[in-house]
Amino acid sequence: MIDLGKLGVVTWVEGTTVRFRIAEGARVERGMLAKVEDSGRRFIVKVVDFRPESLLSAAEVAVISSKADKGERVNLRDKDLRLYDTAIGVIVAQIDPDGEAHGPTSVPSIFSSVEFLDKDDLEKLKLHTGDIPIGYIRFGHDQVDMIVTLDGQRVIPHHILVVGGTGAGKSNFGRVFAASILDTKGKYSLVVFDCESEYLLGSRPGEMGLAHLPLSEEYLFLVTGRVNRPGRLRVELPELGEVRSIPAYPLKMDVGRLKPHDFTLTGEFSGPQEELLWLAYKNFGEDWVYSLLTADARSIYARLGRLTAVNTINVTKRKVKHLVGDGDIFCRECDYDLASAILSMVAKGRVVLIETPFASEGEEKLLATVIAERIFRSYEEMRKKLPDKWVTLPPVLIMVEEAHRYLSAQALGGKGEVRENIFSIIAKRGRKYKVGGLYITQMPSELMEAVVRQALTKIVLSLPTRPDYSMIINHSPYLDEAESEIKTLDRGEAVVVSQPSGFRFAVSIKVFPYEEYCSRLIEKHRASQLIQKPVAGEEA
Ligand SMILES: Nc1ncnc2c1ncn2[C@@H]1O[C@H](COP(=O)(O)OP(=O)(O)OP(=O)(O)O)[C@@H](O)[C@H]1O
Repeated sequence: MIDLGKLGVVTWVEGTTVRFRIAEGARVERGMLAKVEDSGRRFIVKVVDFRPESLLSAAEVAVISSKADKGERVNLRDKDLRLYDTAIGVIVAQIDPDGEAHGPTSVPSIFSSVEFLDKDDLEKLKLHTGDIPIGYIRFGHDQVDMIVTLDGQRVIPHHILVVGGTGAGKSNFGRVFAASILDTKGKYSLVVFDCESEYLLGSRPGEMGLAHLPLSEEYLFLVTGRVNRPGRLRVELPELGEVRSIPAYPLKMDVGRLKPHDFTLTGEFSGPQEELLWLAYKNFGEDWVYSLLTADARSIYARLGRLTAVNTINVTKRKVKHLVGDGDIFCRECDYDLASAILSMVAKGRVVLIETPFASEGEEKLLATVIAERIFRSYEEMRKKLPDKWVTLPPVLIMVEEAHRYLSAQALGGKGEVRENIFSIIAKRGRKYKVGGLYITQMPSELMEAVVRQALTKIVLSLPTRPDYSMIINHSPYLDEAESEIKTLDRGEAVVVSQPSGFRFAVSIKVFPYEEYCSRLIEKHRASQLIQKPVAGEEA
């Protein structure tokens, strides 16, 4: 928690950089916020680094360090005048006497006093006024009792990028974010592809998932191999002594419902291969995928009027087989219209959780493409043809884990022909239609620069490697000074930039640990139920 008191004295100001001498005994942490008061103006300063100030000669340093090494007592004359610590900070905001916070337009005088930031000042920065809570403000490694939120309406269409090394807390963030969206009760939609099956119940015994939230009975839509027909899945939660009944749909999609663009938008096919897909679709009717897969290349060649090279047919068959898999998900004559079912739930503001623990890489890619394409196209058409109806649709965010698999230069065709896929299209054009991407990756250096730039909200968890953090720093505002902090983040700690949420600087946060956050939401729900239910004996 914040101690009230003095942190130091300003010794230098240049541009928006402030250097201050750290007061004796004061604890200053990288990433913490402090305030400098000067002539009625209040400057908010974010500490980004440290530098010792030494007026000792080289000979004095040699003598003193040698003594210290031998464990001898070191008595330094006028120590506080000749050797002290300074902190380097960036002025991130200025609060006028009327209490309004804005970007800095002036600087504090030298020798102004630097002090702890109290809760009142923190509130003026309006980091807590959005509707999607994600964590607490953090000073160094200490969390402060003040929540940080994103503004969903503006953040979602402008995409979110979540980056972090192995074990940095990406999945925990994903669950927290999904829980916050669920808690908006239909204001926004989110589509999650969960290849590890860790969102519904957590990944280990003792963890919690979305099923633990009572609102999951109404606002979660589960697509899963755990059910055989559309209905509800009964989930027992012994740790809560409760049972949930969650809307569920089988993880099945009739292959006859697929169209050539479902394949081409995976970005896997060359121009001639795309032409073949369309030709097959026109000639073979609803059974076109099955015909492509089962007929031999020579007979397809003949049936398609010898318009496509046999080699192209063979390669295309192989790629289609890779994407469609062995029929577990993309089944023949099973009549499941998964994409339509999901679209109708997205239009109602649901969190759609698609569990794919046993899907192959190809099946996962095709499934994600079909669903993202259907949502994007439907939102786009709605905006163009029925704008009054489009206005009522909830903004939707499509979560893509391992985003570098879809959005790297390599995935988009390498140095040759650019092959757009549905996610690169959403990254470029989704904003207009309220369709955003939530891109999660541990390898941001692989992403296309444009994708990093266009994601206006970034959650930067611990990222140890230089190419990765450089990519983020180079393409985001406010992160120029954040390198040292990003390198020293612990798990669950993050630096957040979000212009759409009104943040004017890189905010240091501690993401809620999911289990703690989930328990809080459960308590909140129980309390709201108690208020709604009349007490026994009272008139309804
Ligand atoms: N905000 C947090 N507070 C406390 N613990 C956390 C937080 N975030 C993550 N952890 C813990 O850190 C560990 C790794 O978290 P998580 O699985 O979310 O990381 P990840 O980045 O998704 O890892 P991977 O790259 O292996 O998928 C987990 O044990 C989790 O409980």
